[in-house]
Amino acid sequence: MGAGKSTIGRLLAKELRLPFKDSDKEIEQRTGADIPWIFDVEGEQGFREREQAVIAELSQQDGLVLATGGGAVMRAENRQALHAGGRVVYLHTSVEQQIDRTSRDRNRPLLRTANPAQVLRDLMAMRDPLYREVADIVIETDERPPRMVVQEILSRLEALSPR
Ligand SMILES: Nc1ncnc2c1ncn2[C@@H]1O[C@H](COP(=O)(O)OP(=O)(O)O)[C@@H](O)[C@H]1O
Ligand SMILES: O=C(O)C1=C[C@@H](OP(=O)(O)O)[C@@H](O)[C@H](O)C1
Ligand SMILES: [Mg+2]
Repeated sequence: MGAGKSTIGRLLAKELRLPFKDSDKEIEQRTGADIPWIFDVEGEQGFREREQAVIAELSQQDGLVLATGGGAVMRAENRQALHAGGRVVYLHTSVEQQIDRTSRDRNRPLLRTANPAQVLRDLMAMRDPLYREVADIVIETDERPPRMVVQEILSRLEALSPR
């Protein structure tokens, strides 16, 4: 959360002249409800089922940039679908930057707690090894504006040998 997946995914898609999809936005469009509302009504489990279905579908489509939510990596099915579907970029961000970048909006239900910094630290400890497992490329986003991150992704993608 706050790594810049939604922001950078959109910019990257523009550079690559490809369509952009964001699994959170896709879930919101399909349900007509926002993410916090889905968490309230269906619980995190319900949200995760919807997320898995969207990722399974979109990761099979050719020629698009897909941003997932930060928790998608927790399910092995999602990791497999993403790995099989294309190149995976992990936008690495320090917890300090995550705190800063997520402090302004309230649309992340997991951070609507008394101590969001502790939640982000705990999630990072659990998730970082999984992001690294699934990623073809790891990009550092701290102290780098989105446009610079996009340029680095483009050059790192070019340097990858074809699968
Ligand atoms: N590299 C960056 N440097 C500074 N701010 C950023 C960067 N990437 C994203 N942001 C800002 O952080 C906030 C969260 O970004 P977002 O794209 O929603 O992250 P994610 O989808 O990974 O949760 C947004 O306000 C965005 O403008
Ligand atoms: O990390 C997570 O578990 C989540 C991240 C969110 O997306 P972003 O990573 O785009 O903020 C969104 O999918 C949901 O609030 C859960
Ligand atoms: Mg996002």
